[in-house]
Amino acid sequence: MYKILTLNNISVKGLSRLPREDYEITSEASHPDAILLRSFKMHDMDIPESVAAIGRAGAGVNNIPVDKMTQRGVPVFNAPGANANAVKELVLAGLLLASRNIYPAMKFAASLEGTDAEISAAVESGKKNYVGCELHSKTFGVIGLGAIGRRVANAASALGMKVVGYDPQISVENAWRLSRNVEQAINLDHLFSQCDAVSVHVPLLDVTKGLVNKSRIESMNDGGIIVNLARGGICDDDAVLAALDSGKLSAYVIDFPTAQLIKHPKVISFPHLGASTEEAEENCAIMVADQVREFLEDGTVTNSVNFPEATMPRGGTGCRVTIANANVPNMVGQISTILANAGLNIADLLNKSRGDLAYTIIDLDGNIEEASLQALRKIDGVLAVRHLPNK
Ligand SMILES: NC(=O)c1ccc[n+]([C@@H]2O[C@H](COP(=O)([O-])OP(=O)(O)OC[C@H]3O[C@@H](n4cnc5c(N)ncnc54)[C@H](O)[C@@H]3O)[C@@H](O)[C@H]2O)c1
Ligand SMILES: O=C(O)CC[C@@H](O)C(=O)O
Repeated sequence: MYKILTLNNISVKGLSRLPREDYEITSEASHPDAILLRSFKMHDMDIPESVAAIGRAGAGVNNIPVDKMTQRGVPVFNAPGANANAVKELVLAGLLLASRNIYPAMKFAASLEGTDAEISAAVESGKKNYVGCELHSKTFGVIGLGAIGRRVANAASALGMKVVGYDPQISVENAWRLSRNVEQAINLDHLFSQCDAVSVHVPLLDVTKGLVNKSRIESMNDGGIIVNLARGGICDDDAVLAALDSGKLSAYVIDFPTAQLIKHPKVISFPHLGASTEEAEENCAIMVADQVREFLEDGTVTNSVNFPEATMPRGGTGCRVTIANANVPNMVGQISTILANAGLNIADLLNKSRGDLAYTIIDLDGNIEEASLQALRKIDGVLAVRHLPNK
């Protein structure tokens, strides 16, 4: 029986991919085999040694100590693209809310009192305070053209915006799927200097902290809009607030409100709602539950942020052993020597690496004894060894 610890609400459709006869799913397990979570901040958590995998039902993994897990030989999985359409739609909503003053206008309309004739008169005289501007023909910068950014760029282009994108590490797949109307900015300064609105879609990393800063905002067209549904910290909030006060910016759309931001009348705050659609929650949960299950049962690695992709059909007449280790010479040699000394024949072997980490899947003709597993664990540089009996 595998124990799965959940740290957030995970869609039932995802959890149903883990059959109850083999999986116990609980929010309180003390020795879980795997953890499933969304935005729970794991950095200060004492992660049990029993944990063999972590599944993030979403895109961003800044709430997970990925490096620490890599050093323990534990893969962290996420759900790339599974919530991208939901975020794209909220970005468009944010742009429209900002450009058409929809929220204050709605508050005004809701505040009206009197007869129908009086309300109608107040509407016609009050609406001049909420005149907006159209998105069509405005220049829109999209930073990060990954699963979300490229969808946002394409959708904005379809609305008639002139779209400028920046992503020096764009994947081939996202480049293929990007509208040919999206122009490429040479660098971030080049992007900001031509834009009426900018939306960020990059992960929160040391290099992306404060990416939207004072000088870049100052170079934008007057009355600009910043949209940040990526992560708090990517924009320098002090610089954004100063620009809202001066009129340089007209609105800041943010999915990560802070005490400072929510007080400002030109800040449009959402409660981390980007991925909160039934569809996105289900997509993420299904994707990550399948990936964690395949890893627990077969050692297969799909969509890990710290492990190489690794898939090998089951072979051999015995069990499967998986080994995560430092990516240094002679590891496979030492592993096969231990198996040979135990009289075990290797039926199939897959060895993949990613940066400093290597991962090996070995199918054996025969079953491995605990003593040999211990010998594998003692090899200098081995981080994790798992024994997966034949199904
Ligand atoms: N508000 C929400 O609910 C919500 C939901 C999903 C994702 N997110 C956030 O959005 C981020 C992006 O999600 P995604 O699914 O598009 O991820 P993704 O990995 O598909 O795309 C990220 C893109 O950013 C690019 N990038 C990285 N550093 C960059 C830099 N310095 N300059 C320009 N481009 C850079 C990458 O090359 C990649 O193409 C996530 O990391 C997460 O923080 C928020
Ligand atoms: O789980 C959520 O609701 C948010 C997920 C989002 O922040 C992500 O990075 O995918």
